[in-house]
Amino acid sequence: MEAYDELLRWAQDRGVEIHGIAPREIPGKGVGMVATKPLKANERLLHVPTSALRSLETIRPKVKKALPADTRVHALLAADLALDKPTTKKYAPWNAIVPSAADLATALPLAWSSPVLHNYLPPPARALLRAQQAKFARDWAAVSAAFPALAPDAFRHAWLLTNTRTFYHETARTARLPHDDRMVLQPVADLFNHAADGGCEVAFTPASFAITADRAYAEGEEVLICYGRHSNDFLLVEYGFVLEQNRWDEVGLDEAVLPELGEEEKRLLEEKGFLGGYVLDAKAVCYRTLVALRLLCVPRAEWERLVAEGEDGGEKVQAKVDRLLLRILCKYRRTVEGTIKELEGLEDGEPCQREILRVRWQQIRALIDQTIERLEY
Ligand SMILES: C[S@@+](CC[C@H](N)C(=O)[O-])C[C@H]1O[C@@H](n2cnc3c(N)ncnc32)[C@H](O)[C@@H]1O
Repeated sequence: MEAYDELLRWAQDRGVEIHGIAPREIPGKGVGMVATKPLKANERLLHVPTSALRSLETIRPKVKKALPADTRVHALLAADLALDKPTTKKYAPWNAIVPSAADLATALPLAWSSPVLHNYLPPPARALLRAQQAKFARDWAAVSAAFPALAPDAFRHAWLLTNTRTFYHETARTARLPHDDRMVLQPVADLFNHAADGGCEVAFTPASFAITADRAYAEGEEVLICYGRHSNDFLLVEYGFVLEQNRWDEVGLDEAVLPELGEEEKRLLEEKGFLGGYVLDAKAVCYRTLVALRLLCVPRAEWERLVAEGEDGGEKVQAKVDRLLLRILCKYRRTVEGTIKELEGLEDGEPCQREILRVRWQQIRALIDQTIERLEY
């Protein structure tokens, strides 16, 4: 962990304050932050002055000037990172500890060498990946036009580092940017891993960032923050991992529900703003799914009234909807089961990539099973 000691010294020289925590290897998560002494709730663990952030303000002028004015901050940060020459590396201690290009290419679907595996991502993850690919292609087009000698893999590495290690930060200047482009890199704060539940408080002002203990921690316990209320499909595409327990997890149901709808039903749902985006979580199916299924259970005029008045139609309609949902879920479960079987026989990609997909589909199956059990009860 010598490189990490060097990173902490370098950060402290730049005004970063670190109390009672230190980086340690965490099985299955790379490195994370661990309490080095018993910590009390509300104890300040990390304080990072804005001057120690890597942001729009720190991008070298020659990088900024070479790129079009509307280039996204994500692309600017990535270009600045990728063009950082070994001899002039201001950020050498940070560069020494971040995941390698090979590590990121293994973990993150965008960089998986076998596109066959992309077909095995659950549909919501596939949609997220398509959006990510479009952003990456746009950023790379701008950067490669300005810096033709830059290797695509070097840019992709820097782009993925930026994607997985930035924090939201709003200043007078970034407030003018689109919400998801108000990003900064925080060497040291980027060592905290993610928790779906709880996690330390992360607060910022234009002058600094602070991370504060949300509760007491025992010495040696990992200290986490929450990256956001993300489903496992989101975590997989954006960060390259899935959580075993994730209260924000959900299963996309478009693949199960849309084939049940005729063209006229789809048109009606589209007209009312309820076509697609159907999900199931650990507790229930979403309101959008119920609206779509009600259309298959009641006459059209009655359905229109229910939608207009935000009503559920009472117990009788609910019982019909439940029966229909049960049939749809049992059918979709067989599709999920088939996907898991196919994955088990597949040889494309790397074993760990096939494994994370298999685990993800098993989680989906478990959430579907929970609902089936509830509906059958
Ligand atoms: C901001 S970095 C956190 C530090 C990182 N673990 C490291 O070794 O540098 C985010 C990355 O950490 C890993 N990570 C974060 N939280 C995790 C978790 N709960 N389980 C597994 N991996 C996690 C993922 O690889 C993610 O892309």
